[in-house]
Amino acid sequence: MFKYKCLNPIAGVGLELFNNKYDKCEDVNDADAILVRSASMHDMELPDTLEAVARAGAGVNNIPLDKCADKGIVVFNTPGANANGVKELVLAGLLLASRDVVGGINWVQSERANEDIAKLTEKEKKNFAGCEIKGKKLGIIGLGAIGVLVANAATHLGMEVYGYDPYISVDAAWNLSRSIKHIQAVEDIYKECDYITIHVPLLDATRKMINKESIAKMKDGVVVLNFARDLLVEETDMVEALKNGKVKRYVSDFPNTTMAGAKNAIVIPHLGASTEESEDNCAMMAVKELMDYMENGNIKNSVNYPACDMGECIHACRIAINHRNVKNMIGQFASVFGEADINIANMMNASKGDFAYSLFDLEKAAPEEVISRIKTIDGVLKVRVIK
Ligand SMILES: NC(=O)c1ccc[n+]([C@@H]2O[C@H](COP(=O)([O-])OP(=O)(O)OC[C@H]3O[C@@H](n4cnc5c(N)ncnc54)[C@H](O)[C@@H]3O)[C@@H](O)[C@H]2O)c1
Ligand SMILES: O=C(O)[C@H](O)COP(=O)(O)O
Repeated sequence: MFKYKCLNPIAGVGLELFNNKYDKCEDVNDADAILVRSASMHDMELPDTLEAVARAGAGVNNIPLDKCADKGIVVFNTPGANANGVKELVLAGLLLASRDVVGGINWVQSERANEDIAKLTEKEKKNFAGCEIKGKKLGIIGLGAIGVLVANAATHLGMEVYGYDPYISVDAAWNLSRSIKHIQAVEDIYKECDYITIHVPLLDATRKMINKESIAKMKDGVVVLNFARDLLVEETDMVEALKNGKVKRYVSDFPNTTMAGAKNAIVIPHLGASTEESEDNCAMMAVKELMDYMENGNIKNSVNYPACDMGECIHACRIAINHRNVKNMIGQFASVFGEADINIANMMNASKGDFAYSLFDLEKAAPEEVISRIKTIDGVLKVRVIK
């Protein structure tokens, strides 16, 4: 029996995929697996019994990835599962930044008791007039699951789209419309574009990438959209740029005390992935990833361990070993099995950065002393008998 703990509400259609081998628990210390959305796990004590964390969503900056990897805890996310939800809200953001719909609606509310509202409207509407996005230049920084969808949709709205992503995946490149201009230096996005939208993960390398210096390189009256993470932007610099008009509008999906009341900021309460469809997609993908890991030891879409998939075990026994990516680990595991007179029927090893993962299918069951010996090998972080 496996126990899972939800740190955030997770869509029922996902949780219903758990079969009768799984039980929900309330205490994280009882959990074999955790499901999470944006709850911060950085200050959490992670129990030694925890095997996996599944982020029902894309961003994993709320999870201590290295600390988890060090404890042999595999962290999954759900790439692309909420991308369409975000894309649609980015399109709304482009329009909200161009037409003062929010100001107009607020004005209508303030005049709702006025009997002359219809007549007054025709006089006052000039205060909320805007511009069209057709023909404008849109720069996209980060062409992953979301960036590609935004790029393609924006071309259909008549925008001239510039895309920048030095690490673009082959899949993303295949999906990108041919009309998107491939930009090699992010400065060209800053220099050329009327609208700039960021779709990169929050990493040390991307933190505060939009700041006084980058804003100074942008066109006067540029619109900046941030549906990725607030910490990608030095927001005190952005507040200043909004005040002096360098940036016309900043659309952000991340309210905080700096930006919530800032002039010319349009701040949305982190609604990018808050659609029925995205929540369902993320929950289902996260649960499937967890079940395949718990039941078969297979890893798909992990952000701190390598992909590794041997399907279902058809042999007597399967052992999963999370370990450091150092030399001679496989040799040591094989010696332990050999000395116990156990033949390896199938095996797979893969690495990601400092961490590695090995699956061994054995022709006979490994006794407890074999498992104990493997656990004592220097560099081994976790050992599980899957079958
Ligand atoms: N507002 C929301 O509700 C919401 C929802 C989903 C994701 N997000 C955020 O959006 C981010 C992107 O999501 P995604 O699903 O498109 O992720 P993704 O991993 O598919 O794409 C990220 C892309 O950024 C690129 N990249 C990395 N560093 C870069 C850099 N320095 N310059 C340019 N490109 C760079 C990568 O190569 C990748 O193609 C997530 O990490 C998350 O923080 C927010
Ligand atoms: O990174 C993500 O997937 C988004 O920011 C969505 O976060 P949420 O699941 O808390 O809505």
